[in-house]
Amino acid sequence: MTSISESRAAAMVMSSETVTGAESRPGQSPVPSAQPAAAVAAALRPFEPERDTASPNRNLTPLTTALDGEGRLQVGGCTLSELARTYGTPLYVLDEATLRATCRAYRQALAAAYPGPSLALYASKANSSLAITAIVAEEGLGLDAVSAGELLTALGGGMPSERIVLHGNNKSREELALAAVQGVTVVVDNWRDLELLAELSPSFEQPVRLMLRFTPGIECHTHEYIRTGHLDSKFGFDPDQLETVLHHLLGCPWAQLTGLHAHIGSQIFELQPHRDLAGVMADALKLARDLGHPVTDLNVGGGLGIRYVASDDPPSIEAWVRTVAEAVAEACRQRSLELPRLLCEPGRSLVATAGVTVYTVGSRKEIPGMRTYLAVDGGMSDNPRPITYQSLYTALLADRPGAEASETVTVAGKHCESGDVLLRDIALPPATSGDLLAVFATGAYNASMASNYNRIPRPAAVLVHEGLADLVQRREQPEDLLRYDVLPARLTPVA
Ligand SMILES: Cc1ncc(COP(=O)(O)O)c(C=O)c1O
Ligand SMILES: N[C@@H](CCCC[NH3+])C(=O)O
Repeated sequence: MTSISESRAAAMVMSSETVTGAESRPGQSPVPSAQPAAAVAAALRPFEPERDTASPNRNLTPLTTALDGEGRLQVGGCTLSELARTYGTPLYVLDEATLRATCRAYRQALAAAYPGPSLALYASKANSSLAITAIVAEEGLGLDAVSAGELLTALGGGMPSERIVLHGNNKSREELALAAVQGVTVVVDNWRDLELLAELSPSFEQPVRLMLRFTPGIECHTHEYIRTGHLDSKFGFDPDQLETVLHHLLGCPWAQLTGLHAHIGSQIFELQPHRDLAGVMADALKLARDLGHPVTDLNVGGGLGIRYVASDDPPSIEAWVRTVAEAVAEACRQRSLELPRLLCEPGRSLVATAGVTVYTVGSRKEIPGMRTYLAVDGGMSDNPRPITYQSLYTALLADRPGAEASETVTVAGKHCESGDVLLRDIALPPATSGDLLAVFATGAYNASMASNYNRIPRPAAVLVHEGLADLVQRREQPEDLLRYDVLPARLTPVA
């Protein structure tokens, strides 16, 4: 867990910063335009020992995190408690500057480290929305979708179809038809994909672009639920089948094999597995080209980890990209292969740190000699990661980040589930009903994995930038949850 006493010290320094006001809109605070960046960075240092503006994934908080004139937490120039007042809680807050900075970090690192063409594709499973798509598209990235829903969101958000790939280990006929009609590249995961595509092929106006996904047989250290590169995985062709599939595709005139894909897992801090992957993929590339497939793309997946708690120390985007790029270039050189276009698919490292969730504290239960529970107005339905992967998070009181963190509390959600705990045994200032809690690094795999467990509506999401806040996802209402229920006439209560 983060040392809150350290963050408190930082907060105290930051609260003395002067905040000069530009115009404000309802629910927003003045833009802290005169806040000296160096002073803020210095003030944050104890909280974020290695604050890294070039690689947001190495920080706990969004790049624009600051304190307003009253010592309250601000992100994107907006005071979190003001946002909570305007939009309610739980509230997902997404910092545009941090998201754009990560997009640029990937692009710049690829351009600097890889001698051939390259493209980073945003793995939209991390957080799929029209607004995020629009930003990512504008920043020149592509996108990885895994369902018709993510694909439609990508297209609706303005992502050019030639920069989209469709993944999935059990794609439906409809999903494949949509991809083909839209000119999206299909990442073939298994024989069923090929059967369905062959059935659909008479309707294709031109050959559909395909990538072939295989399991590279590479293990990495991350939670077993988010490992995908090992042989016992549901994703992709077994490497032993690769040659057979490649032969098969030579007889499919409706298909144009453009690339190969592998992904080893998520929230990975090691670089060596990515280095090893390059060799395995270069072998596959050689095999494909030797068989006559003019494969141009090598897609190495995503997986770079982020800092959730102070003790996490992930590699920078630059280091990850350089490792991958150099390993691919070297593996190709050793095999005398012309350089492919290098694709990667970052999800978490692109969007997680940009996100903060704001909750309102409700009930408080003190069990003498045991534990104090603070319950918030969300929980496992808006952030299922702690209950699913025992993930750790960092939190501060939104309006009193500088107060003395004199209590150890466990932050629980409001669901009927004992395991619905968001943060266990964290140090916080004494908090009571009505206080606002900001949980950091929730931009990835929170909104996108949210559920309606206990029929709790999903939170709203706002995009913040330079003092402006835009609603990008409306809050679900309890009535919305009844929209798909059907009460058969024979069960309808008689009035
Ligand atoms: C195929 C594929 N690509 C990309 C990603 C994104 O991974 P991450 O969010 O760890 O960057 C995933 C998720 O693990 C994935 O399954
Ligand atoms: N959902 C996982 C990551 C899985 C990535 C998709 N293959 C998480 O929250 O960490």
